[in-house]
Amino acid sequence: MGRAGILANSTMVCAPLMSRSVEQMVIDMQSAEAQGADAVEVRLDYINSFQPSQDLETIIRNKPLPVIIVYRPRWEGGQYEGDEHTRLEALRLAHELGADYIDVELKVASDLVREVKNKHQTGGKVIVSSYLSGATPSKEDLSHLVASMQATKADIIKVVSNANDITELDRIFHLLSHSEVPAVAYSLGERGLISQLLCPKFGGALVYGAMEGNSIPGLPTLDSLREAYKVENINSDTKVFGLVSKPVSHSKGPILHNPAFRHANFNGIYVPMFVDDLKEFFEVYASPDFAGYSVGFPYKEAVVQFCDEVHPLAKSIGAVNTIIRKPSDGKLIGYNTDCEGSIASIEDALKDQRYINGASLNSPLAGKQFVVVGAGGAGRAIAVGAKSRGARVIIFDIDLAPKDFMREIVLAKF
Ligand SMILES: O=C1C[C@@](O)(C(=O)O)C[C@@H](O)[C@@H]1O
Repeated sequence: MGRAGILANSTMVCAPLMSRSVEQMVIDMQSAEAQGADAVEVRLDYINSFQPSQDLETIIRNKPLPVIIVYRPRWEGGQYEGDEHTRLEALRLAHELGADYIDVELKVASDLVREVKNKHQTGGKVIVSSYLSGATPSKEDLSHLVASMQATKADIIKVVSNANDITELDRIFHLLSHSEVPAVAYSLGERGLISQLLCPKFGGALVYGAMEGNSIPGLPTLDSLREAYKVENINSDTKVFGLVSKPVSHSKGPILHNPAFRHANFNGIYVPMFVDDLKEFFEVYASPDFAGYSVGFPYKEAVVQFCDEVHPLAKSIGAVNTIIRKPSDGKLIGYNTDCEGSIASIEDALKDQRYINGASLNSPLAGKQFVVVGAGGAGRAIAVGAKSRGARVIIFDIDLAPKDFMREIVLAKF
């Protein structure tokens, strides 16, 4: 269920609904509430044979939550193909009937916003939106766009882009934290995900979450926003931690680390970060807000050069999977936890074999033949750990160039 108690932020979690009939829309609004939405976005352009006066009346009468009415035309990425007059009339009517918000595209906004505000004092608000077909514009271009949106007298402005790179999202965070009116801004796609998850940190008015069984490409689910990330707890002081990887969506990290932060009463969030270029990434996200990272495939070795200091074990392995930003000076310190983490769990699983012929050995791995398949960042760490426990290590890989850490390790090519 939605939110209760003292809230850390004023961001609403909103479920976009693309139901095909008004009856289904009413059912979906109820489900969205049950799944933790604070508001629903009703996409009129998806409803078959939409009858404005009758259908809007039904939707607004049955809404269990604040409702945002959207009637998106083809020219802005929606489904509506009819004439503009009919479309705008439906939005006017929605406002008049008491919709909490109507969402109007920037290109047609100025007259409509003025008109509905002068005509009906319903308390309903107007969102002026702009869908950018490509990447996120520069900070300057975005601020011009924001200025033109604010000039329409919108109550809320909304900008959506398609990020080609995670570093673009920094401009979205800048927009959210500098806008003079409440703003919604995010980027779609896997590279855009953190713009949605971190929106409450930067003061965004809405974050969108897809309902169960209704997955929308590039949107987190309502369940993940509420259960894994608990976005209602995020505020401007929340420290951001992320998994730097490519791809990244496979990781169980968010469902492991976020509950652990909460358990320790730590104000942090752990998010997947789809990174294409390590150098640019570390240059752009250099503020103390970005407090640390896990590093996954394929960057565990390449990331070493971006650390200001590297722990001796990580150095000897040649791979870093954990980075902490030192609060005192912002320096990035690289560690390798794959080595001890994996070896300790293997030892734990073998612990009954610690006693061979009554003799106690330091590690159940001592003297064992230990086979590692793959000499990437994780493989290296495990090989070094097994060797340190006295195992006889053999590494198989398709591409084996002997490296320092491999001394005394048998190498074999597939
Ligand atoms: O190997 C793994 C798994 C991981 O890459 C992940 O996908 O969550 C995170 C890394 O820190 C860790 O070393």
